[in-house]
Amino acid sequence: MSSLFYIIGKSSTGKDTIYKELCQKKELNLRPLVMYTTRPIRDMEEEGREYYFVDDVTLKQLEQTGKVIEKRAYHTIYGIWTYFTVDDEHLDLEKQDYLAIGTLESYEKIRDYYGDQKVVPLYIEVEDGLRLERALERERKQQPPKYEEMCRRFLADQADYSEEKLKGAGITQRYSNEKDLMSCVETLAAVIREYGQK
Ligand SMILES: Nc1ncnc2c1ncn2[C@@H]1O[C@H](COP(=O)(O)OP(=O)(O)OP(=O)(O)O)[C@@H](O)[C@H]1O
Repeated sequence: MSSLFYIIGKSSTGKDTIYKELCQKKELNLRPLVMYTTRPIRDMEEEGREYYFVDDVTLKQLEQTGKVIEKRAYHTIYGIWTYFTVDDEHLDLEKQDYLAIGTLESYEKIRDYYGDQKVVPLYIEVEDGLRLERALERERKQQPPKYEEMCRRFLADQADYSEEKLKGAGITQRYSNEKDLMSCVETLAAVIREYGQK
């Protein structure tokens, strides 16, 4: 049975990094489910790799065609950034495993859309102090660094991923990315292989 493996976790827990590593493991045969966003592209990002970067007009057009499965808007200091998943026919969950990154809220919507037999949450966790250090280190490399937005996200995460919300979403399994990246990646790869044998 094929699955959609859905990576979630607070900001700077390593979701993007883990996603790229898992995609590179050819034997896992995971196809990326690329979400859409209206936020500006960051240095080092590529159109269609991390996200499809679109404007608000395109989002509205997609919504009018009924193709938006879930969307989430963030009120940032730069304006509203919307992240959303589109039923754009790249997705055939009968034949193929997929890997995606999203939020707890988008996970619940996608799980409700495709069913909990099909959607497997991979919740990544890093201790807050270490996570903030990693976020700051990453932000310093951006031109220009957006420290206010980084802080806003850090605080918003505490509410978005409260213990109550995790419980409500049925998240029971947690995967730590506090130590070396590859041990976390290997743990997740083992989980994915196990599902492939079901
Ligand atoms: N195991 C690890 N050890 C040290 N640094 C790590 C580890 N995993 C990821 N990082 C670093 O932490 C930073 C945050 O990682 P990444 O951008 O992948 O997080 P993210 O969860 O996708 O963040 P966001 O949700 O904010 O986009 C990056 O600079 C990345 O290189």
